[in-house]
Amino acid sequence: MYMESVIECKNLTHYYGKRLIYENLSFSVPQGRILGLLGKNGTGKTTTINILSGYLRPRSGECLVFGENVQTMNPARRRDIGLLIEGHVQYTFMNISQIEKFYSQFYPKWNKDAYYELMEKLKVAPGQRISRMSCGQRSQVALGLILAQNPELLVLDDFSLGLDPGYRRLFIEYLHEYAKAENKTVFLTSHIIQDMERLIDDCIILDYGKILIQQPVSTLLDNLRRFTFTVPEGYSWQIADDKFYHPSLIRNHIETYAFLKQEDVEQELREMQVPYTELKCENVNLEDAFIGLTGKY
Ligand SMILES: Nc1ncnc2c1ncn2[C@@H]1O[C@H](COP(=O)(O)OP(=O)(O)OP(=O)(O)O)[C@@H](O)[C@H]1O
Repeated sequence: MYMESVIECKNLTHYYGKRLIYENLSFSVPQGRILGLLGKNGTGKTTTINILSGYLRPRSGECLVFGENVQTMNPARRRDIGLLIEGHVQYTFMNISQIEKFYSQFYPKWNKDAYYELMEKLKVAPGQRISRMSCGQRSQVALGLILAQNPELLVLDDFSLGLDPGYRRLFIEYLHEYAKAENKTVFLTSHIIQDMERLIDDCIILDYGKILIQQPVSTLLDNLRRFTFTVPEGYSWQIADDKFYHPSLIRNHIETYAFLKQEDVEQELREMQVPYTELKCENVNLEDAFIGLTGKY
């Protein structure tokens, strides 16, 4: 059985035309885990989601879902993948109950209650067409339909698009409870990293062309720290050391991130003969970690 990894991508390389997006990307997602794919604009998150949904064929490498190649997966098995592409709902001429009835025919494990529980929280009249709903309300309908589909794997691209903070929080709590209680596997992207921090077990941080890091969020936050220190006016820090991520100098203050303890940083600075004072070490949240590892721009 496939049970170890629900998703397994091996050596994915993708180009659009001649433009390389990434090379030899490999990762796996174990059953029951919630994994967030984080990356700046244009690093290839949607591309990865399209590959692992079977919509896009990578230039090379393969992607297995439930142990089967997604490109050749049979449609009955594909029903176990719940896919949300940027809050998109089709058939917007239908209302909430019409669309529920429509989709229920395609999915044998359909769970109408999961859908209506979420819909009850939407402030819309039962007969209102989806085309007349706000963008955030439509996203909620799309999310509700995916929960009702009751798939083993949920793939959510930019799931928070258009949702206000209240609905986002509601959805995150709802999804977290649901995924853990039902042992679902979730692969998602969002630019709202505070949401990710509340929801995900593991993260992949994608940089242009490659994966920077894949690890449990708790491991990342236990080990990555922000360091700030003061240097003499006019001092310029040339570091030839890849232990320090994105050092930035503003006036005479340096800020950098490293997977090191304070004493190790002190030793590194002494070895590099940096005339530092006022070294400060801080723990970070996921947003700081993301910015620290990928840089501010
Ligand atoms: N169909 C396409 N043809 C050509 N280039 C494309 C196509 N789709 C995406 N790209 C390019 O590939 C790169 C990765 O795009 P992708 O949409 O996967 O990024 P993303 O990480 O999801 O970005 P964002 O955070 O902005 O949603 C971008 O530079 C984009 O311009």
